[in-house]
Amino acid sequence: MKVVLGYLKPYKWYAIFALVLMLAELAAELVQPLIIAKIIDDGIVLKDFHVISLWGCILLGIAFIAFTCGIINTYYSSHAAQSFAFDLRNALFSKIQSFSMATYLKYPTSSLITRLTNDVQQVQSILFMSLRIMLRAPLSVVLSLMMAFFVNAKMAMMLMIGTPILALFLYVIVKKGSQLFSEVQRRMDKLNRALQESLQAIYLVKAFMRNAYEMEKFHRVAEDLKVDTMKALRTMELMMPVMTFVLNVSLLSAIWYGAREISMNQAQVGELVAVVNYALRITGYFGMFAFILNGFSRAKASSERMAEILIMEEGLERDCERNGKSVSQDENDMVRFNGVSFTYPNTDKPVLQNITFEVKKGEKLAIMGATGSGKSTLLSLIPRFYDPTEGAIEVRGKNIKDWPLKELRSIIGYVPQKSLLFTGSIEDNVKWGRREAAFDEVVAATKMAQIHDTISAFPEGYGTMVGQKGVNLSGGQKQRLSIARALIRKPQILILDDSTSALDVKTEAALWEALKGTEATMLVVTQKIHTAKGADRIVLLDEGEMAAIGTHEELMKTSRLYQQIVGSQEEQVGDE
Ligand SMILES: Nc1ncnc2c1ncn2[C@@H]1O[C@H](COP(=O)(O)OP(=O)(O)OP(=O)(O)O)[C@@H](O)[C@H]1O
Repeated sequence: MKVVLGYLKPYKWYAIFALVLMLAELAAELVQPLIIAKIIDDGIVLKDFHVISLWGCILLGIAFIAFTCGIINTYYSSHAAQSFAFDLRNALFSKIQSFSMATYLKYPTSSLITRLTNDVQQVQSILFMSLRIMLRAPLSVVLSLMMAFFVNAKMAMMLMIGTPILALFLYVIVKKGSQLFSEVQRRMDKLNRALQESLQAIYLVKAFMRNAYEMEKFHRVAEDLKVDTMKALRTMELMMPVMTFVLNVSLLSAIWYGAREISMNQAQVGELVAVVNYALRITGYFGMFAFILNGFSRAKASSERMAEILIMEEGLERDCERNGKSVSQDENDMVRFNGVSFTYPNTDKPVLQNITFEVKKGEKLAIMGATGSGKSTLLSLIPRFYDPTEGAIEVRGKNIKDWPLKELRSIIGYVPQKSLLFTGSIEDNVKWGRREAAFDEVVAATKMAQIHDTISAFPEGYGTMVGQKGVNLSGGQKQRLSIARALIRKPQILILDDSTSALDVKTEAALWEALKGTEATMLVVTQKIHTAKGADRIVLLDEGEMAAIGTHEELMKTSRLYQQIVGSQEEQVGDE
């Protein structure tokens, strides 16, 4: 909780002011029974109307003060709690952005979303409650007890008989509650994951008529969440009856004792009324206390989940920026792999083994191989999504580990295998590659990516909204838009991970022709022989190893695997 509460620091004065107001409100409330006792003993019993009206007016004034303090307190408490949650959410988001891919893979997306939304919400609401009522409850209990002692110490003693049992009971229950609520938050992660997957795959669900299956899956996770939440709440709700019982026994003891004292003329009726009044307040506040402890257990569990993210080492992303040295310009070897092997974190089987090749400046290198042979993995090592387990990669003659990460990534245009668009206009999506690009540059990039004519044909042209709930572009259109997004960066190294798979032959040919106009060095994963033929050289991967490298003609002579691939694709063309 300490890590998370650190984010309250900038708002500490708001919080302190809210607490002071709360204390004033509390003090005003606590003197009220004293005044009522005075009205009874000196006014009603002695039939002094002047005392009744004077103290009645004072009582009214104090009630007004309590009311005003309460309202101002709400204003400051909500300001502190909302600003705290705003900063916390931003800090979590920024931390997640700084994760290396290896760290990112450890956490399911749904769990990160729950932490940023529901977990923040839990802590924020308990903070608001703390500033508004939480501290008020224990303070009220203590102060009410003190006031009761002040009125009549012996009667007040009787109120305290159950205190040790209650304290022990509350300690145990909060500890248990926090564990149970951690489980509830994990269930919430699972519910979010099920929801996210099902909604993302809505076409599949409909096509396969799996609605009932998905419903059942969702029902199961929702049921687990319900059961665990009930378990946690039931444990916490045990608090109320136990507390009420202990407090009622204490109250009865005080009344019994007070009545005896009055009958022996050792106490006044007003004193008993005041003590009972304080005792009733204590009971009420204990009820509130139970409610707050419930929220506290929940917030504790959520804080721990958030702290886990906040204290995470930033790893790769931060390290390179720190170690980054200036880069020597060796213009000829744009990219070089030197004996590179790679194993994904949390797995033991190497995905790439001893890969060595270089790509000259301006060269277009095709990478081919069966599915799962490691093509995407090889490309992902160049922008340092991961670091090789063995060997080194150089860009422009310098180990990429010695490049400042930002500088390295700024010269790379990366088009992933799966095209992703963001919610916004087509123009926004292309400019996502370089925010400061002018509209002319957007058009130049889309022309080169062979998508300008398609965009112009849309009624709203570049202003057409795409993304989650916008126009749904075709697979090939999305791929070309993703390519335009990479091209607008004017990259020195262009990485295309099977990014033209959905294009027809004519459009693809036009794209390659246009790309000749860039000076970019290209690494292109492809499954198509006619794309590979257009490359200067081809790297052929086979189960993570480099099976061959050379031009199409060379591989046709030297590589049996390449001949087989060519043969199988020619057969397909023949069949068609
Ligand atoms: N994040 C990951 N964690 C563990 N293993 C992974 C991960 N991503 C990929 N792999 C494994 O690495 C191997 C190579 O995957 P990769 O995606 O690089 O192949 P590919 O040649 O690009 O395949 P495709 O042509 O189907 O896209 C596969 O066996 C895959 O299961």
